Amino acid sequence: MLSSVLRSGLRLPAASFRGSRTPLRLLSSNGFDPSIPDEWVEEPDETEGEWKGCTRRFLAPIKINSRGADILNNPLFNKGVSFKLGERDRLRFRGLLPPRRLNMSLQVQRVLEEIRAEESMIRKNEILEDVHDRNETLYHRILVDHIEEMAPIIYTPTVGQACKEFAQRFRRNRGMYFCEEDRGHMAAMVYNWPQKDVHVIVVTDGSRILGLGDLGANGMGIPIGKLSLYCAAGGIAPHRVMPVVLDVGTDNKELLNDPYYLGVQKPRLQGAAYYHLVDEFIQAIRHRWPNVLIQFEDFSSDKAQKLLNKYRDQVLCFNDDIQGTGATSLAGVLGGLRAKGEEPTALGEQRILIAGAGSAGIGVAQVLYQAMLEHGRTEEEAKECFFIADEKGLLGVERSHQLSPEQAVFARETDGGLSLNEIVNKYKPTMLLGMTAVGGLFTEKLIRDMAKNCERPIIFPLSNPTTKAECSAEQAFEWTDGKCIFASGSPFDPVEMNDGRIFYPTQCNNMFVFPGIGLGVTLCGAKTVSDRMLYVAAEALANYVSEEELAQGKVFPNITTIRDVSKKVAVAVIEEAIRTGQASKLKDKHLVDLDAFVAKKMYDPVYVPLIEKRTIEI
Ligand SMILES: NC(=O)C1=CN([C@@H]2O[C@H](COP(=O)(O)OP(=O)(O)OC[C@H]3O[C@@H](n4cnc5c(N)ncnc54)[C@H](O)[C@@H]3O)[C@@H](O)[C@H]2O)C=CC1
Ligand SMILES: CC(=O)C(=O)O
Ligand SMILES: [Mg+2]
Repeated sequence: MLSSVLRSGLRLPAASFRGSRTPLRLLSSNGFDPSIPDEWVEEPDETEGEWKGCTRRFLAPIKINSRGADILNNPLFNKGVSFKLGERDRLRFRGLLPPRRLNMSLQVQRVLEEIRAEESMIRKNEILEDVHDRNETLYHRILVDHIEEMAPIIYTPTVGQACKEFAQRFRRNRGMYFCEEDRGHMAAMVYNWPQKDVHVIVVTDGSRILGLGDLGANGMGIPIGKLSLYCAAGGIAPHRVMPVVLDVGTDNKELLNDPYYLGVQKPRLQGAAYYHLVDEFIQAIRHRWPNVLIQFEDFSSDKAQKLLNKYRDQVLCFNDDIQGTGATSLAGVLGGLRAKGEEPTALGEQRILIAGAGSAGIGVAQVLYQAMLEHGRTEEEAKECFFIADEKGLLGVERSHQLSPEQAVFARETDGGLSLNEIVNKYKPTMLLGMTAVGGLFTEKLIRDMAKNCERPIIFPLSNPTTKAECSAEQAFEWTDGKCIFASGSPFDPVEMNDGRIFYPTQCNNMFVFPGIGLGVTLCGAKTVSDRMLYVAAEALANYVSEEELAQGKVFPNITTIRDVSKKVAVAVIEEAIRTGQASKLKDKHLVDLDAFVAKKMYDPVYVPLIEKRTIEI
């Protein structure tokens, strides 16, 4: 139509073209001008043309089943005041929004201003989660473009407080809950979930939320936070993720007596009843979504390893605290060796003191141990490198009957029961890794002694949230006179020493691997997550760190690069799946340029035109 008008030589007013600043006047017969100035509704749209130097590709419309106000109430489709007038008409909610349209960058700006005006981290979290509940595209755009600022708000440390106050702050549903009452119904219940194509589930039973212990159903904050990172950092689309709490009760007395607590107020299920419930959940999930990835998160150690052992070869799953933390820590340790000018093979010559023998501590030990075997060490040589201690001291063989099989592997023949200080003084470890959830456990004496015995000790207090970190960045740098190689589970600011030197702590957190692992296995159609996949994920992460970063003591990349890191991790995982014949979904054309394939598949939060399905079908 437009082209035929142009061909006929008629000249349209400039205002009929998008972006023009001249209002198109439509005078009615009584002289009333019914039009509104063009610029009120036609803010230039940054989703077309350029966004931060990248040309947007053609955006195919999404056909949706709903119309009218339902769309405004659906956070997956809602664009708030960014809906264009034509779209408001087309989808039948014209008049339900204020007339002025803001483009996405103005919406982002407005939320940023609101967040930055707030002092309290939990209020910032609330503001962002309100956006999450209203408009997922905007929420994820903010995360993608401002991840360094936003990660501590939606993830550790603030997510810890968000979980503790989950019931008090509860606004609206997000995720699914399964409890004992649901036994026998789960296969039907999973069909209540409104999205038909779920790719990733993060599930917790709330028994060990970060280092905060049993938070019961309040633990839902963790799957929500992890899945936000899956979308923003791992490029999984938000309609493809599902947070889950298996509400098996709680042994937390405060919650059992809290009138506002929203979970089951009974002691935790134990024994067969517990495992049957988990099993029914897994079967129900896989009945509806046979290829879904299940990430076990924050299960107490007594259950975590057993569940992993039971399902790891049957189901596409992994345990983030055991395996994700293991892979991430391996990357950090390899980075630390590189920073010291040592080869990766030097891993097998280290003396590694791990404080904490739970899921994370043993998971890290297992992955480091496997890496040593990869580098040619024998099992005996590799085991000799480890000194693992819990609150009763160094794990020794005399306690084998009390230890899990996974812990028993690392029990020492001699010196069982030595304290951390005694181990440091006797064995002079080169690394001290903390996964105890005991804030401040690494004392000044312990760290000074580490530095006395080792020129550049690797010190990783990995417990979360910040209050549970075994030491702070400032303490570690000060007590080692800036010599240590430091990374922590929760973020710390750079440290300026009295002499003006500045040290940059980096974050050793499984967020650097789980989004990429999830992206990789779901894209290629893997049936299980293998140990080798975790190993190559660790390598990809370690290789991402540049020589310049290492020279500054940074053993992990800056979080601003996390999307690219996830892409590299995903590519490495897919290559491993191809090598072992697990990449069932990939076609030859995808193999030509795996990097480009993965990049193209990653969710990019932009507003996509919406059209009503029924309109098309008529
Ligand atoms: N940075 C990261 O990516 C990750 C960090 N973590 C953090 O690691 C911590 C531990 O997690 P899990 O292993 O799952 O918990 P867990 O409760 O299973 O393990 C804690 C371990 O610390 C030991 N412990 C307690 N007090 C101690 C003391 N005074 N001295 C030495 N050992 C002591 C316990 O006996 C237990 O073995 C949590 O704070 C968690 O947030 C966990 C996963 C990932
Ligand atoms: C980071 C994490 O998974 C944890 O602290 O449990
Ligand atoms: Mg965790």
